[in-house]
Amino acid sequence: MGSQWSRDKVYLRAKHEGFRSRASYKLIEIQEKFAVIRRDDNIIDLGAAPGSWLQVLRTLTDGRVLGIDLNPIADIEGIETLEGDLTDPVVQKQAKEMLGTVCIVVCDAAPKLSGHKSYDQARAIALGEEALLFACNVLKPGGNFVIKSFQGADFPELLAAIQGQFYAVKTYSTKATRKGSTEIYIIAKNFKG
Ligand SMILES: C[S@@+](CC[C@H](N)C(=O)[O-])C[C@H]1O[C@@H](n2cnc3c(N)ncnc32)[C@H](O)[C@@H]1O
Repeated sequence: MGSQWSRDKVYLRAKHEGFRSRASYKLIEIQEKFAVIRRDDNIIDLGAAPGSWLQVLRTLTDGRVLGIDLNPIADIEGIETLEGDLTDPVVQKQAKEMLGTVCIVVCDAAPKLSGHKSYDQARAIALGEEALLFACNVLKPGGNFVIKSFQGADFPELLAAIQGQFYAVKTYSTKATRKGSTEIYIIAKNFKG
């Protein structure tokens, strides 16, 4: 009951502060701890709907910010959006045509859950691998990548793949993550290119 109460409090705080979802606090926390984003960075946000990370990103950089999602994202001033699948090469090409190479890719994408834990975890890792390919395709050398993942059987493989592409990689469970969740963020800095 205690955790339900605190979940509701976080949700209400997000609404009160004008964020579209509680996910906003996860990105704020990651930025405070790891200083991933700099003032002039151009940024691509994968799996960006409904848009609370985009709202936070708009306050963190004066650069261009592009949000991509399967679902439409309601307008946010100063934010560009693309409706499509991050695994689709056409979408990746469009994103590159719009912004060129960028300094930051963030990814909070998650597939729809089926309820079968190991199947869902495998799909989430597969999506993470696709997001890594996307990031490697659009990042400048020295760029940073933040991605949500889920701990489980295939997680070490994804982590190792990211470690192969970036000089500094850490994992972090945010305080805003629900208790008991396997959700974990990978903070990858300094893309080898
Ligand atoms: C947890 S939500 C993201 C919340 C977002 N960070 C925010 O702050 O509003 C996960 C999103 O990933 C998106 N998604 C899942 N698979 C995707 C894919 N293949 N391509 C693009 N978006 C995807 C879903 O549509 C969903 O909107």
